[in-house]
Amino acid sequence: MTSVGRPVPEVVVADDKAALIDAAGTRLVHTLVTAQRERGSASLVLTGGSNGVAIAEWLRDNAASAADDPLDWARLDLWFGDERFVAGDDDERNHKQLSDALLNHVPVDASRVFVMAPSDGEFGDDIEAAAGQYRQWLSDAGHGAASPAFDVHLLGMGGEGHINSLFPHTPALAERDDTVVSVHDSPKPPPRRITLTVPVVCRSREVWFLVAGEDKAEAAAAGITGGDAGQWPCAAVHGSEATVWFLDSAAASSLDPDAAHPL
Ligand SMILES: O=C1O[C@H](COP(=O)(O)O)[C@@H](O)[C@H](O)[C@H]1O
Repeated sequence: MTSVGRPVPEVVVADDKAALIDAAGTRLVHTLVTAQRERGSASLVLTGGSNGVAIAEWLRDNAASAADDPLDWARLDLWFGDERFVAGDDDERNHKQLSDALLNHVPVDASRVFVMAPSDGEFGDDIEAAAGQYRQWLSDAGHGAASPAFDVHLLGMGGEGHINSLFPHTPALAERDDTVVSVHDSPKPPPRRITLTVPVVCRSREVWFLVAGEDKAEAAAAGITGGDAGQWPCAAVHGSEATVWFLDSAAASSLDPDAAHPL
């Protein structure tokens, strides 16, 4: 732990993306099973993007055999780090992609899956009302705080360092009071999104980055070494107990070799 309460990041380097997902998936099941044993239930924030979908598929295929105790899907709260504000059946929806990859295949308790409303949902095209519902759910689950202390918050990352829908030099990234905000002009399409904010991510016990590819190496190095948080959103967040970077060797290529622990 550093002097400002930010854990020193743990860096795990795998040969390739498949090994990265296997390492993160195995550890994720152990972490969630341990949380269920110690606290009765577990909470996980899912992420979209290539690696978010890949680990969801891994959980679908391997969660039953990855730990001595099975993961109890019915005692798992599932949240989303961000969502694209488009129609519910749009392929761009993180919820649709993660349902296809995981949620439609395992016995989750639907009342414990917290989905950000789509643009044709109960609030129609009112993105602020959709964000407001999520803000309320986070508060309800926060036991007096504005949001829960998630057991694990998964994060994918863009090549410019964005996480969730928090992009460099944007008001959403700078937000420190609100828990959920709408984004109207995302640099990466689609433009309208809903996202958890930095303080919510940082209340998580553990924050895990899943990053593959050489195009993300510079951002990964900036995040791990504490780069400017306005320019590199990944550098703005950490867990309260642990921050873990799962990288493939290409994404680790800009790191000092001493900072990385090969699998
Ligand atoms: O737009 C988004 O991108 C990030 C990273 O996606 P990737 O495809 O480059 O891995 C993702 O984590 C986020 O949820 C998503 O909305």
